[in-house]
Amino acid sequence: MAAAIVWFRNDLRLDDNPALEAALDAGHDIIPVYVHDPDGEGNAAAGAASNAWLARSLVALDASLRERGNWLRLFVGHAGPTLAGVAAAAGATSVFWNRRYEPDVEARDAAIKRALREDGLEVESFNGSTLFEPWALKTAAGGPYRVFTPFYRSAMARWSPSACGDAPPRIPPWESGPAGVLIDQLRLVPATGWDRSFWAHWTPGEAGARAALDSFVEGALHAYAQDRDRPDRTGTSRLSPHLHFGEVAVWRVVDAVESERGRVGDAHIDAYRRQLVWRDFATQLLHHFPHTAERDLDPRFERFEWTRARRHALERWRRGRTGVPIIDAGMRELWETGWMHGRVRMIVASYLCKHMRVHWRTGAAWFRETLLDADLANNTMGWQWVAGTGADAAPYFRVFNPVTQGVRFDPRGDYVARWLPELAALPVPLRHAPWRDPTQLVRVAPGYPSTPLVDLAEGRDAALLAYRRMNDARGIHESGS
Ligand SMILES: Cc1cc2nc3c(=O)[nH]c(=O)nc-3n(C[C@H](O)[C@H](O)[C@H](O)COP(=O)(O)OP(=O)(O)OC[C@H]3O[C@@H](n4cnc5c(N)ncnc54)[C@H](O)[C@@H]3O)c2cc1C
Repeated sequence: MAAAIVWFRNDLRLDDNPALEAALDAGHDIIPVYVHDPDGEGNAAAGAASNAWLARSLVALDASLRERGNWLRLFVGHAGPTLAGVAAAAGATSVFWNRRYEPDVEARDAAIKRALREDGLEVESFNGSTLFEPWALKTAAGGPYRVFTPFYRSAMARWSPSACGDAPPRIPPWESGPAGVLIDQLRLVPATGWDRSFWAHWTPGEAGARAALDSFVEGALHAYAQDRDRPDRTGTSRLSPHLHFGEVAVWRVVDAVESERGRVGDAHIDAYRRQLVWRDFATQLLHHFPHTAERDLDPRFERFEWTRARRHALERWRRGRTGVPIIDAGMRELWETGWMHGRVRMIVASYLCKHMRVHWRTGAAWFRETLLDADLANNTMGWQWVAGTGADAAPYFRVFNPVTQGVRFDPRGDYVARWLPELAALPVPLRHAPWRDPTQLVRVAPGYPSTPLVDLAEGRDAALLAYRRMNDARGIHESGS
């Protein structure tokens, strides 16, 4: 009997796990390993909130393995030498893993694969996380897509998600080799206890992911197309952290959703499938345009006059004290739960990049630190989309008005009242613009800012002026060269 290391990464599940399946199919005993290697993951390393999720997900994975007669070995250090060391000490002949596509991780993994093969090990990697790997869909010219709609069409033309496969009841263990360290030694949990309030809202791990999927399919899926933009309702799947950590395979999500097509109707199923394809699009973009994690995809914006974020102002945005209720509600939802509704992500990002004219990188960094689902590809695409600097982006001159957005997507102000209870006593028409009646605002919520951090009309005008100057500068530059 031979042993294989199955290196778990962002695929923290036993069902539908191609690397695990391949190792079992080859008849190996299994050494499940997780290596905490933030340095090796570069700009894709998890932020504080995601690390807190990761700790719980690893514990859940270990428990599932133990139910099947095995256990998870944890290590801290550089992944390559760690895996080589474990393989040598345990006498393993193979190492299997599922691929990640963040550029820094891809580079590290390619080097690890080469080195382990040079050591004489069999090394295989698989697709465990996307419907289409970043190189699977190409434009007619053979290049990557920069625009979503043709990418989506191409995905639909080749739509054939993988079949699902449950893990076997027993995963044969391999006893020898290092036992690894205890979960606390990974130091993943914030020392301040900031994450404590998250867990009333989330259950990390494969069972939690399954429960979230079941509840979505039974509930919100039935109105997804109309409710997905409504932060005042549970209108979306809330699967994003589970998908980011691979606690459920995306093709199992597709399977569960598609199986309801007859009952739920095409509009909802198709709208949901489209969002899952956006996820693949983001992965594809980052893979082919790796610089976009730091720099604008649209190079014109290298000349844009972003303002230097003042600490005080930035802190008011981060902590939900801008005086614009929909923004503050979103930022407080994020701080309390580690998640923010997608529509509200767009509104808070727009306010930062346009009204405050702060570079999207600053906002993306805060999201990376505070989102449980922080994902380099989705986060980068989301911020660049809103900022107007990215692929297929909302043009910069389209500036979201947070009051109009609030009234449209949170018509009774319930979302605002939930996250800003101090404003709940205001009548509905004032909940999205409390500064319109300062007397009432002071009486009801004396501690809430009496005016917006940046006046909406002035901020918009200044943003548009900066945009025009960027374009004019380009004109001068181009005619002068
Ligand atoms: C500024 C900004 C930053 C963002 N940062 C992240 C991030 O770090 N991690 C993240 O997972 N998503 C991010 N998103 C995308 C989106 O907001 C979330 O995926 C979504 O809100 C998660 O909620 P859900 O699971 O209920 O979504 P649902 O509506 O139920 O969608 C199902 C799944 O599809 C995927 N998806 C949905 N919308 C998008 C999208 N626009 N782009 C890519 N994938 C999508 C997600 O995996 C999601 O779980 C960001 C969006 C913006 C505007």
